[in-house]
Amino acid sequence: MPFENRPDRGDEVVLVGRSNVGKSTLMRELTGHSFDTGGKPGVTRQPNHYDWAGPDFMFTDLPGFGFMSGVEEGKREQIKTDVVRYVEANADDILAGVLVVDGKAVIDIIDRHRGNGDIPHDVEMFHFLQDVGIDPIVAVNKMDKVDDRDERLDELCDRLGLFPPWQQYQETICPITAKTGSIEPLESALAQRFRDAKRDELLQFVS
Ligand SMILES: Nc1nc2c(ncn2[C@@H]2O[C@H](COP(=O)(O)OP(=O)(O)OP(=O)(O)O)[C@@H](O)[C@H]2O)c(=O)[nH]1
Ligand SMILES: [Mg+2]
Repeated sequence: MPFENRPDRGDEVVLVGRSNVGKSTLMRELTGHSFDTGGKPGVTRQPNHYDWAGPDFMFTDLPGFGFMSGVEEGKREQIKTDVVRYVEANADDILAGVLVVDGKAVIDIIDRHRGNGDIPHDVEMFHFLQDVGIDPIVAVNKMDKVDDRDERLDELCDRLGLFPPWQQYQETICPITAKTGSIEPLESALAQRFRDAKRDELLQFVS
């Protein structure tokens, strides 16, 4: 099992994404607890777990994958494999999978990889979450650096296979600025997921 020492919790929200997109910063804003963050990619090397709102729920901030200066290709691949395995192994307990992307850079990165004939990490992760039965939420972070907001978000939808305009997907596409704590769209999407999960639980109970 990759990433040993996972606390045994029933419900989990995981943050996944390329390195340096702001997962640990977002984790701080969600939990009120601070985690190591940094200007260099590759800061988080082991999951940060944080219990929240009761004994049976946690947030998990996973290590980032993709480019990291000074980290060799094999090691980067290993981190990504570990993240994928972690999500697969715990899919039943994962209430929400939050794919964090850098709103300013994501389109260029996706298009560059596509141009090389690769499947971009972000697109791959989005579909991977769906494949393991986790309806992804995309936290489009660093929106403070984005001028053409609607255009960028429409382009992102297009790259993820969602027909624009992005406003149709407010439970999925959440523009945020974690650094300043503007994460309301994500909090509201998560709250909706929790309500849905509770409803499903109750329905299971009565049926
Ligand atoms: N401009 C801006 N910068 C941000 C925002 N959120 C995070 N950052 C910065 O982005 C850098 C990376 O943040 P982290 O939270 O460490 O990113 P991470 O995704 O956890 O990175 P890894 O652990 O390496 O995968 C830091 O310098 C943050 O201050 C944001 O909303 N806007
Ligand atoms: Mg981190």
